[in-house]
This record gives sequence, structure tokens and C-alpha cells, in this order.
Amino acid sequence: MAAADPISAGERDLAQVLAASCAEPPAAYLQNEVMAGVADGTLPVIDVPQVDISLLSSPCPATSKAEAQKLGSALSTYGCCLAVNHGTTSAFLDSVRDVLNDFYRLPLEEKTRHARPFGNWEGYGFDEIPDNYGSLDWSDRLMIMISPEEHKKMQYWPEAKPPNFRRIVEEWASKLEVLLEKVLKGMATSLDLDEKSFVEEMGEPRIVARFNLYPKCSRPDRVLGLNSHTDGSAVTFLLQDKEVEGFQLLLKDGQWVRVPVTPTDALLIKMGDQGEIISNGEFKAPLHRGALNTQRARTSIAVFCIPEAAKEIGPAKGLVDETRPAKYKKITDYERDYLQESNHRTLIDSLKL
Ligand SMILES: O=C(O)CCC(=O)C(=O)O
Ligand SMILES: [Fe+2]
Repeated sequence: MAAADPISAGERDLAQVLAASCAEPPAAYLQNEVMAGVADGTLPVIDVPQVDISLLSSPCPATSKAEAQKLGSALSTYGCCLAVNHGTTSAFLDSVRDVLNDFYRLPLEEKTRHARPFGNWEGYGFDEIPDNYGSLDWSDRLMIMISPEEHKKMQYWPEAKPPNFRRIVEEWASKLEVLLEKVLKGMATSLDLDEKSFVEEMGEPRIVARFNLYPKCSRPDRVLGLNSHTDGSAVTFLLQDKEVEGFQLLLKDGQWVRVPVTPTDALLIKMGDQGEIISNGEFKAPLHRGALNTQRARTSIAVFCIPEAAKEIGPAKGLVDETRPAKYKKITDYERDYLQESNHRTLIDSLKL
């Protein structure tokens, strides 16, 4: 649990001023050592497998099953895949990127009208810093629950500025609800489960959007935009920057790789810890991080799809029998514990049987 926010908003602004002037970042942001390969382009690039979401609901059973198997295989090998034909046009995704950029261009007084209060995760501003947290993240973020309707806290949603924010994000939320259901059905189908199985395990999903801005940084070899972590969600959708690369992933063999910028209308689908648990470890939540560069700020939007708080989450029934024991304990409201945990791997590890 965090006792107090050790870094004030003033210091955070300083980080951005420093970024602009290319001076040395404050010590609290520095990783212990130079991270060879993180920022200098020497890490290998992976070709993330593509999944055509429209084919998951093809009237031809062989076609939909084959696409579901592509999804399942990507999620078990890489913990992620690139979704195409996911029901949202490039033009609409550009308008989502535009409202993010318009928000971050507002003066600080305007953004802090939606500031995250101490003890909350929702709102504008940096994350609460748990005890024993490593180096700070070189990032600014706005985090809001975008679905279901009854859990939305509109005081954290930009209203008049930027003018289209609410309309665009609400429209995106309804598209993402539909996409989530298709992806959960595809995941279940790939494991030979009833297609509704994961949808039912999740209950009424909570969908949280995190609008990330990573300012440029003079020391991308010592500072991360986002420290390495797994997501606490079941499934995460990531809308990447169209031009600036920075998302990196740890493969099963221990190799960090760069994920290239995404084609304009593709969305990255990523497993979170609860996706790993529900699938009894068939799908892997990958460790990932955000790298920086000296030239340009980078943005991304991560959308976390989280099971209903009251639902008990554990390996899906159809995946456990005498020959395939449950690999994880059951848990309720994993997300609450996750948000308080400084080392996210420890939390899912504590559930392993
Ligand atoms: O910015 C990125 O590419 C990654 C974002 C992310 O992992 C997160 O917000 O959890
Ligand atoms: Fe993440």
C-alpha cells in the first residue's frame, strides 16, 4: 500500500520541462543500470501474428474455428496478436488519437481539473507509487472507467475541452464491448470450450482506458516510459502511436523484443493476468514495457477489460479435470489487489498452485 505520494505534481512538471530541455532526468527516474538495447534499436523486432476478427464469426464453421486457432496460438506463444477487421475504422481510431493529443495539449490547469485524488486510480496524473517501487515511469496518464455506464465517474472525463472527448470515447467504448465479446468467444473456441464460457466467467466486464503520453527523454538508455509489468486485466486492447515505436515485450525464451508501430487500423490484443488464470495458463500474460527516445513524444491508449468485481475468477471449468489440474487459485476482484502491488509478477505468482 502506498503511504504517501513521494513525488509531487510540481516535480512531475519538472520532469517534462527537463525533457523539453534535454537535461538529465531526476535520479528517481533512473534505472539502476544502462539498459543495453532498450533504446538503441538493437533489440530484435517481432512480427506479431494477425487475426482477422471478422472471420471469428464467419458463417462457415471451419473458417471461424481456424481463425480462433490462430488467435489461441498467438496468445499462447506471444501473449498478444494484432487484430484487423475489428469493427472500427482507421478514421475513427484517428479521432480517438486526436482527442488524446488535444487533451495533452491543454494547459496543466485544465488537465488537473480531472486530477486523480490521492488514494484513487482514476483521473489525470501519474500513478500512485507503491512502497519498494523501482524507478519512476516517464509518463503522463489519464485513466478512466469507460464501461459499464453505472461505474463511470464523469468528473474525471474531460468535458468541454477537448470538445469531442466524451462523444468519441463513449462511441469507442460501445465498439470495444462488442469486440471484447468476439475475442472472448474466439479464445474459448480455440480451447474447445463452449464459445460463451469466458464471457460467462467474466460477468459484466469493467472497461478501463488509460491514455498514455511519454515525453521525449534525454536518457532513454536509463529511463523507461513504463516499467516492465503484466496487465491485471483479462484482455487488453492497445492502440499504439502511428509513428513512434516504444512497446516492447518479453518472449518466453527471455528475449526482449520490439513491437513495430501498428498499421493504422490494427489494434494489439494482449493477455492480462486474469486471461492467463481463466485459461489455466494456456494463454500467457506477457511482461511488457514502454521505451523512450530522445526525439519525439509517444502516445498509446491501453484499454483494460476486467471481470466483474464480484465474480470469482479461476481456471474455466472445462479446462480442469483429473489429467489437467487447476494451476491457479481462485480470486475475487484481482484488480483491487493488483493496483496495490508494486511487483505485479508477485501477485499472479502467489496464485500459482
Ligand atoms: O504504451 C504502451 O505501449 C504500453 C502501455 C501499457 O502497457 C499500459 O498502459 O499498461
Ligand atoms: Fe500494460
